[in-house]
Amino acid sequence: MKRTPHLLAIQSHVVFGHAGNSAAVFPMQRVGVNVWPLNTVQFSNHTQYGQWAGEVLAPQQIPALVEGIAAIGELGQCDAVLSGYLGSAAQGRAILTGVARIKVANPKALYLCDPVMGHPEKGCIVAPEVSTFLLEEAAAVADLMCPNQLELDSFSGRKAQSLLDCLAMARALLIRGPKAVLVKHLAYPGKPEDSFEMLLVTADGSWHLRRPLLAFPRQPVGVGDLTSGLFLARILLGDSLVAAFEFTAAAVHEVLLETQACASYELELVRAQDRIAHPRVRFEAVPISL
Ligand SMILES: Nc1ncnc2c1ncn2[C@@H]1O[C@H](COP(=O)(O)OP(=O)(O)O)[C@@H](O)[C@H]1O
Ligand SMILES: Cc1ncc(COP(=O)(O)O)c(C=O)c1O
Ligand SMILES: [Mg+2]
Repeated sequence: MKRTPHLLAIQSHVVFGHAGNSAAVFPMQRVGVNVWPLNTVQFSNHTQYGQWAGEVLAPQQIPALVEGIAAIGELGQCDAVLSGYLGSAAQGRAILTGVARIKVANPKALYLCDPVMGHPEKGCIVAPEVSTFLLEEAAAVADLMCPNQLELDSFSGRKAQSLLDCLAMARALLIRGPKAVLVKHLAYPGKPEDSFEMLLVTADGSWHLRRPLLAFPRQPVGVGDLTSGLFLARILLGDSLVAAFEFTAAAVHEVLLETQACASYELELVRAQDRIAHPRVRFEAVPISL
């Protein structure tokens, strides 16, 4: 029987609704991965409500919890680490310490870094020191990175001018260390208004994917976290990078369709669970080059 992969997911937890681990853990489990959630913050709700209660985890707890798993002899089972929303740069450094420890226990373990940065217009609040940490430290260590356009622009220090420019920017990020860059959401002048676009860039090639843009009265949150979680989960389950990319786009689209049909602001993950596991839609990743 094929072994079930194990994945350490280090990101935020919200008590109500879905963002960070609260958006990614259940879908990753639903597609067949054993998830070890390590919550960097525990907030009442995601920050785009404009107010929240809760606390940031003390950074030293991250390597301490990883060491606790090592102490019971289970750390070698860890096939991958996922990191997302960070409460502080110190937490980011603690994650890198944890990743280094896991790579000793399992040299094949992958590290996917979703470089969640502030999005002031959307009310996503992240400390500025976190952005600097992601640019200068995390990119060098990550095997996979999943920025959105704003995050890709930040890495590049400028705004993308075209689709080919987005591709060049993702390639530049690839040179900083990751083996693959998944741009979860493209924005550039001239992008067709009715489409939601993504990009996958690896050493072997680049692929562009389009799915329909859905209308929401308020944009749902946690879509990025769902995207990076499912992408990593499918890679661990044996998909190629391109197959994982296509699966992720389809499964996320299914969740958004369910969310839209329910007129819900929070992602309808429970209702969409069968659609996550077996998406009915399919979007093709089309090779592109500069
Ligand atoms: N098919 C879609 N139609 C409409 N909106 C979408 C679709 N897919 C994702 N979104 C929205 O697009 C935005 C993507 O945000 P972005 O900042 O690029 O990534 P992240 O989710 O990581 O913050 C989110 O607000 C999400 O709700
Ligand atoms: C606590 C928390 N975690 C994670 C996120 C990231 O969510 P998204 O997947 O939309 O980037 C947010 C966004 O506001 C948040 O408030
Ligand atoms: Mg995000």
